Amino acid sequence: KRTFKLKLGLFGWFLKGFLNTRCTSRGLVSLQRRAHPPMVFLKTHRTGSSTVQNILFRLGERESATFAFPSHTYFEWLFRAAFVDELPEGSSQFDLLCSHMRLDLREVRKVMPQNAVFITVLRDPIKTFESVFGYYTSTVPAFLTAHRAAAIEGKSALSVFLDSPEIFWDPKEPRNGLAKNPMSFDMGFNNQKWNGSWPEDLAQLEEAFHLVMIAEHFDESLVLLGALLGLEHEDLAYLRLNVRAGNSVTDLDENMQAKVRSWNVLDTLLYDFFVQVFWEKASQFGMERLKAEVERLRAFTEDVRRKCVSRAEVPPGELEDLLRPWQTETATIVGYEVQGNLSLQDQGFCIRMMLPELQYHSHLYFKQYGRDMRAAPAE
Ligand SMILES: Nc1ncnc2c1ncn2[C@@H]1O[C@H](COP(=O)(O)OS(=O)(=O)O)[C@@H](OP(=O)(O)O)[C@H]1O
Repeated sequence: KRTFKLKLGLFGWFLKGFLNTRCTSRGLVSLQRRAHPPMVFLKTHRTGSSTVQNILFRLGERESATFAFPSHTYFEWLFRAAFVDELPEGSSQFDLLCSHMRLDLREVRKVMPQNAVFITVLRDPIKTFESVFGYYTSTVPAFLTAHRAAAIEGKSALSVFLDSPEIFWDPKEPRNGLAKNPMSFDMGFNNQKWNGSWPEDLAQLEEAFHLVMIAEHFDESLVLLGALLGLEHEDLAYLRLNVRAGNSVTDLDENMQAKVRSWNVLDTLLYDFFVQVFWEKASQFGMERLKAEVERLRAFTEDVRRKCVSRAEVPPGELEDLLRPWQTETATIVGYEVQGNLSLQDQGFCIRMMLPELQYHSHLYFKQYGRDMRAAPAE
């Protein structure tokens, strides 16, 4: 994914031309002053984070926000302020950081303004792990070894891994970061085993984050996000991005689910804790009000989808380069086809909503720096 990000820079000019339309369907002038506080979105792995990121990319682009782009998002490393490219000329601060990173709060605070709002998203740990395993099978050594063993035995890679994960998992191998408790890993915690600092780490995280979205309550999360940032339904309308095709998903029976849960017990604690925090925030907002807002958001989003999408769940081979999501060796990621009869302005809006992460990132980077992404320093 990293290497592809760099290569994608070559498409910069192409994307610039294609997306040289306004990013709202309301016809707002693109060089609008920012109306929202600076924001950090910790992009966790396989949790629906690309969908949230797309909402923030659109918002930031519309408001001419200055993005903090970590020049290399080696997910095995804790975030460092030095990873972020320099402030572009004419900007006095970064407004948005919404990339994958392994969180180090102190380092993030060196880059982002004091008043930055912190957001992230968590997903049911069983679904997250199944998705992380299926998507990263060939890049996480522990998964790859299990995958090879399973091929010999003619079994499912995930079930072979779950039967005896410790055989495949070398905790000293840095590329195994996502192999156990991947969400805790993204949060910068010790994800390998419980230690005494966990409750304190969790409390610190709760204090730092203004909102931890929950993928299972995605629309409710968006309503709370909208209230936090003063966003309209148009800002929050979305398409589910980075979705695996049905045949790339492994069904887990109860036995396998229990094994996933026990292998990822820290993620379960993390998730359960923030689900509770989420419902506390929801009840402060008002449950009836939340329900009504969710219904309105869903109705609005449905209209936008009808207007923008001519075909959903499109296999990668049938998508043009601009709209084809990044594929991995073991997972097929489906995408969208845009309606054909749209005005130029609506086309700009709709394409942005279905634009995969890497293409959108490349477009924004080029727009901000007038050049392609810099190559990561040699490892
Ligand atoms: N709105 C919403 N609600 C719930 N779930 C959603 C949503 N949008 C995307 N998804 C699912 O999230 C998975 C992709 O997550 P990410 O985009 O975070 O993946 S990545 O780490 O950036 O590759 C991927 O999960 P799997 O399909 O199970 O792999 C998506 O289907």
